[in-house]
Amino acid sequence: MSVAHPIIAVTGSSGAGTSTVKQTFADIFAQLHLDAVMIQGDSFHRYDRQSMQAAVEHAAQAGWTLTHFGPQANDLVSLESLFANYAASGQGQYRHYVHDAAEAAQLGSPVGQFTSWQSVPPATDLLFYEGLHGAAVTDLVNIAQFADLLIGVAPVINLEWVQKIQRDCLNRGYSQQDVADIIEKRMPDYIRYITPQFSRTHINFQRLPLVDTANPFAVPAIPAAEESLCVIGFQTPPLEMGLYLSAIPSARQTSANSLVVPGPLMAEAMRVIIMPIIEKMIKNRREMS
Ligand SMILES: Nc1ncnc2c1ncn2[C@@H]1O[C@H](COP(=O)(O)OP(=O)(O)OP(=O)(O)O)[C@@H](O)[C@H]1O
Ligand SMILES: O=C(CO)[C@H](O)[C@H](O)COP(=O)(O)O
Repeated sequence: MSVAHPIIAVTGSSGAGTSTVKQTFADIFAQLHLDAVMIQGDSFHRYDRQSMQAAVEHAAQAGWTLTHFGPQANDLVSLESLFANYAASGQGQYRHYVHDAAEAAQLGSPVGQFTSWQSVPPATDLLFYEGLHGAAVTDLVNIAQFADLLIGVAPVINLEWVQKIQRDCLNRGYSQQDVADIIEKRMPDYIRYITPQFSRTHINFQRLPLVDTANPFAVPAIPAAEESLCVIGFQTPPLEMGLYLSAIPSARQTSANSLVVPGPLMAEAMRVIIMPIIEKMIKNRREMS
């Protein structure tokens, strides 16, 4: 944690919606005139797409399963170094991973490969991370300890799978069977490395569908915002609960530390809850400099 160089990490599984949530944060940063360095978690994969395929086959021959959810397929030491260096000095190294043709055109590297490493620009106000391991703790690393605000994005699992299936098939060129195989292979690492993070996050946003997703492999489209609710869970009951209930239309408290909002208001609820936290972060930062 760092008053001088704060870090916000949004963590979630593949398809959960962390890239989508990034836009809500970008809007908040723009409204507050903050210069944030945006870090994409997938850029800390250890292998590009082709090398990953070879590494997966190699692991299978040796009798174990390598997946993007586990530490063996990610350079979590470099991710921890980025967080540690940024917290200490506002500096660090980052890059991007190119998932599809649109990103290839934008970033200038081929699909399935990384861009070159680059330095965090000087004098940013904060670091924003979105990806798989923002609150990860393993035998070798403790990434969670460096984040000042940890947000979990964790739709109920059927919805998460629907989102992954639709996105991977429509945007990333995979077949439905490819995606089903990946989901199945990743399950042990999902339980071991992804879900424990949601007990370290300060606030979790859990979208749940109001339409039938019982067989996620047969759902033709991602349920719309209007067809969902969002449960917002706080690590500890927030003093501001009353304020949230009055500021977010139709918000309803469901326990001491959770409330539920209509799906279309998920981004608005994030803004209401998170903007004051960021404002306080920045005020503290400015007061110390
Ligand atoms: N709140 C939401 N309402 C409707 N659709 C959503 C919502 N959040 C995400 N989606 C959709 O789900 C799909 C996956 O979302 P997104 O790309 O943000 O996931 P991700 O967590 O960044 O995945 P990955 O880490 O694999 O890149 C996208 O098609 C996105 O449009
Ligand atoms: O887990 C993922 C995202 O969090 C992706 O599956 C991983 O990044 C590999 O991407 P691609 O299939 O586009 O090479």
